[in-house]
Amino acid sequence: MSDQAAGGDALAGGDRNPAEGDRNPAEGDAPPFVALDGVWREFGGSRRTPPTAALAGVDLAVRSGRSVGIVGESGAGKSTLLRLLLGLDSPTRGTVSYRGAPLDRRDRALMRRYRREVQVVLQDPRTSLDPRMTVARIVAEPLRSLKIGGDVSARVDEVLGWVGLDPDARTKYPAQFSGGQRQRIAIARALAPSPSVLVGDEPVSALDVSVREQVMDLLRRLQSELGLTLVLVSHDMAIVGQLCEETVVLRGGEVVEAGPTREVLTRPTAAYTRELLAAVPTLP
Ligand SMILES: Nc1ncnc2c1ncn2[C@@H]1O[C@H](COP(=O)(O)OP(=O)(O)OP(=O)(O)O)[C@@H](O)[C@H]1O
Repeated sequence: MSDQAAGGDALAGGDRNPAEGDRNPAEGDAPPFVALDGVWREFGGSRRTPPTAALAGVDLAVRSGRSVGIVGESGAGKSTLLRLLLGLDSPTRGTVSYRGAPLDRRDRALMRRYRREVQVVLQDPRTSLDPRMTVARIVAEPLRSLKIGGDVSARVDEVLGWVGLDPDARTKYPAQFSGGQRQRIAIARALAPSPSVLVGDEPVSALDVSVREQVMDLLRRLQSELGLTLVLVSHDMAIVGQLCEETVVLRGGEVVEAGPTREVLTRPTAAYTRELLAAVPTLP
């Protein structure tokens, strides 16, 4: 992995400062991997109607090696934030920075580097994996699209091993696997180009509860063993609570609370966070 595990707080907006004790001195003063400063994303609007703000002044910093969960209900702005984090969209106001410099989407070389470093796992492997492609082709696809050379076949075997799939999976098709195994294939594909950051868009929400635990264990293990940075977007506080060191609560396009997960879970400052927590049957 190009980014080794380092500490530091995944500071986000809101009114809580992550505890200094969470800092790892190894992180030093390195800029966050990705940071949003006063980010707005507005849609539509005309002379008569104001635009809709999907994000309204969001500050967020994702530090290398950390795990950050972004939680919110439907319409909170999670998908909009995710598109910005993936470099698929630009803010209408404010800045997105990548390792301390503005992420300029017109800079093709920069965006190629960024896309190699940031890979995504989507919610539903039934739709995110092409049913006509073998597992080997699926997993190798980002290597091809990002023009990463080397021994592609060996790399496919290696990442399949990391997610607990045998090499004989290579010649099979997604339909020949269970839901959990398909999500493992999607994770292997995301790992193929050696990303620094794995972004999960509800990566376990579509899975059965028993399988969900196994895939969550896998994500946890990958994060610690590969030194990955994990950004998890979810409506489910319990999932974020189990996987992420830092939690950011989004509501109506604004960060209403942010800080170390254990503090957000045990001592929420925002009434909205308390409402979200009350809806979770058993907290981690
Ligand atoms: N392309 C768009 N055009 C107009 N409005 C949009 C667009 N994308 C998002 N919005 C609006 O921005 C707000 C936030 O949407 P977003 O999809 O980011 O929320 P979300 O938290 O991901 O919700 P969900 O969990 O339902 O996907 C919503 O009010 C939505 O209608």
